[in-house]
Amino acid sequence: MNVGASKRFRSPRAILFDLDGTLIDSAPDIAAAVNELLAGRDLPPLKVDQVRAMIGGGVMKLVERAFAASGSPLRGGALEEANRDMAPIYRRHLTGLTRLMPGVRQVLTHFHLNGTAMGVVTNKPQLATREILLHFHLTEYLGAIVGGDAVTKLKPAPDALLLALDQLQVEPHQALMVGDSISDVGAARAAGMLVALLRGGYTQVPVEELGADLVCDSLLDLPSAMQRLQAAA
Ligand SMILES: O=C(O)COP(=O)(O)O
Ligand SMILES: [Mg+2]
Repeated sequence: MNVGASKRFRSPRAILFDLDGTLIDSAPDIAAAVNELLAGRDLPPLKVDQVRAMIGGGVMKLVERAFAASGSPLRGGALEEANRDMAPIYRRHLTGLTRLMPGVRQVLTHFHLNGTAMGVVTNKPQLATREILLHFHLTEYLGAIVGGDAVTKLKPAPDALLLALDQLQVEPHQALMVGDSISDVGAARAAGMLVALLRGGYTQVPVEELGADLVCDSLLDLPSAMQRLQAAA
């Protein structure tokens, strides 16, 4: 990282968090929904580990990847129909098996107390996102919640990040994106934001190889890692 970027870590005015694989471990619920969708078409279930690797590109991508992995790839109208069928199924699997990632409440409280504005920016649909965040009592920390259907282009496009920053009234160069995948890095770069990635999320490519400004073992390490960068700047 260059010195300019280190200095910008000194006190980001806002932090935007990705959801799946960053704040929550939702793969078991998403796999349950995918398997219900596949079962409805007489297709065999996928393993949670397989489904975990399909998360991060939005629901349509997930459905496309799931049918391809089950040996019955879908395209065009058939894919759109399966995507439509997925919506009510997914709404029944939002929180039953989903857990917060380690340290979420502690770290959000830390940033809340030091006056950092926070938002969530995810490729998951808006209503599902809000319901999950309400379930875990996280909405009180968040000044912006932007789901994939709130904008025309999903991450790695910058649209959702810029909308969230607009709602928080913070400029991109004063803000940090925290995520788990290549979509988060691409979106942050396109928005002009710094980006930190967490290990242990949903990514096919090791996070060290994605060109983030900072890589942490978990969310719990983020505040101290940011302080170390500030000290070095
Ligand atoms: O792909 C999704 O639906 C959501 O994934 P994200 O929260 O990591 O953006
Ligand atoms: Mg993610």
